[in-house]
Amino acid sequence: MYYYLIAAIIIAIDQVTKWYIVKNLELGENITIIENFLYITSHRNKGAAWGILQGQMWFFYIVTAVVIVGIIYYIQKYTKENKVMGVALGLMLGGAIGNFIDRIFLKEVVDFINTYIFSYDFPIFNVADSALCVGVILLFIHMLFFEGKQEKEQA
Ligand SMILES: CCC[C@@H]1OC(=O)[C@@H](C)C[C@H](C)CCCCC(=O)CCC[C@@H](CC)/C=C/C=C(\COC)CC[C@@H](O)[C@@H](O)C[C@H](O)CNC1=O
Repeated sequence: MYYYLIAAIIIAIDQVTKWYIVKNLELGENITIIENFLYITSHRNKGAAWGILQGQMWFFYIVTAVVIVGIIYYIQKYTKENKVMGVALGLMLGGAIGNFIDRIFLKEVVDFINTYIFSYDFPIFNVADSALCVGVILLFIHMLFFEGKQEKEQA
């Protein structure tokens, strides 16, 4: 069950980075890492991705709780043989809990990774969001490729 260890590491990195940003940067303060590509900007988001549903904390608590329970159920049930699935779920679990902690204690999420992807000002995000996205992408790759392979083997 070391997938929970992956989640715990993500939560630790997420919370430490957020704590550092809150402690050392003014809101809106900007640090250039790579000109025109990567900045550290202290930002807060009371909503979800792209700032949707601002302030709807109860909705976020319920959805996040469902997401967390669902991931734990899948880890218990499906990751005996699927390592890729386990890593993906571990990443998503860590990300979901990381943002959950912010929403419970701060009533908003601390964001600081500000990238300009192909000069599009992508929404400012954090380590928890990155882990969630990597986990979601890994899960899709696993379902697309590995499921098909298993079916062929069983066929
Ligand atoms: C990553 C999910 C967002 C994360 O969901 C969570 O916490 C989960 C566990 C709980 C939510 C209440 C439920 C999911 C809502 C789904 C959603 O929103 C559509 C997602 C699309 C996604 C494809 C996977 C794109 C990516 C976006 C971004 C991430 O780019 C790396 C931009 C992040 C910035 O807007 C940043 O301000 C967000 C802020 O940090 C709060 N974060 C959240 O709400």
